[in-house]
Amino acid sequence: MAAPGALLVMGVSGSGKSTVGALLASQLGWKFYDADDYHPEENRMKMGKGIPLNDQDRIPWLCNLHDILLREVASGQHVVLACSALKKMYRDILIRGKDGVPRKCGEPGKDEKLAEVKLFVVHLSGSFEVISGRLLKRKGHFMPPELLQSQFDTLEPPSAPEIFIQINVNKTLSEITATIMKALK
Ligand SMILES: Nc1ncnc2c1ncn2[C@@H]1O[C@H](COP(=O)(O)OP(=O)(O)O)[C@@H](O)[C@H]1O
Ligand SMILES: O=C(O)[C@H](O)[C@@H](O)[C@H](O)[C@H](O)COP(=O)(O)O
Repeated sequence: MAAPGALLVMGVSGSGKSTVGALLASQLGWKFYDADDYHPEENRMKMGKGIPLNDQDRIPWLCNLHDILLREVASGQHVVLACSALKKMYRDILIRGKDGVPRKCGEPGKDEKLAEVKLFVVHLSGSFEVISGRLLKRKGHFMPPELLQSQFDTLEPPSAPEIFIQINVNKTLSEITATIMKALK
């Protein structure tokens, strides 16, 4: 396939988004964004206390990420974004902004002619057992493993007409990145 403007690596917490996303971006020579770095302090504190985020918490965060993607893609920059993007609606916001209207989320009415982001989705999927095992071993991260069940409950795996591939997290990192590189050709 022709290279998309942006490649989203999505999945529940601990599925490997940050690890795979960073590796892939360096292999492709694309810019890497980790959506975790863009959570407002309130969201981090909420998750840190073991409370799952809701739509209201996530929408402004996703809008900000949409604006970043649009700006990068409009300037010709290819981007890898690691982001949970658990629901179809969240991925739609990354592509089109909040109301499905191709404009800047924070500035209604401005830049209305901007195109939507062409997004290729990589879903890292795996069993609760494998992923919780990895989260329990991961150190120094604000996301508590207890929130994993709510992530699975919220997850809406991508489906047509979304442009996506799904890869099992049981594969090695090099198998995962090789599969993605092949899909991009
Ligand atoms: N394919 C893989 N095989 C083995 N370990 C992995 C794999 N992908 C990620 N990990 C490990 O699992 C943990 C969670 O990965 P991470 O990238 O932080 O996930 P996420 O960003 O989705 O929360 C990390 O300790 C990482 O090193
Ligand atoms: O939408 C959400 O609930 C959060 O984005 C969540 O899915 C994300 O996973 C956290 O930011 C923790 O970060 P890790 O995914 O790196 O564990």
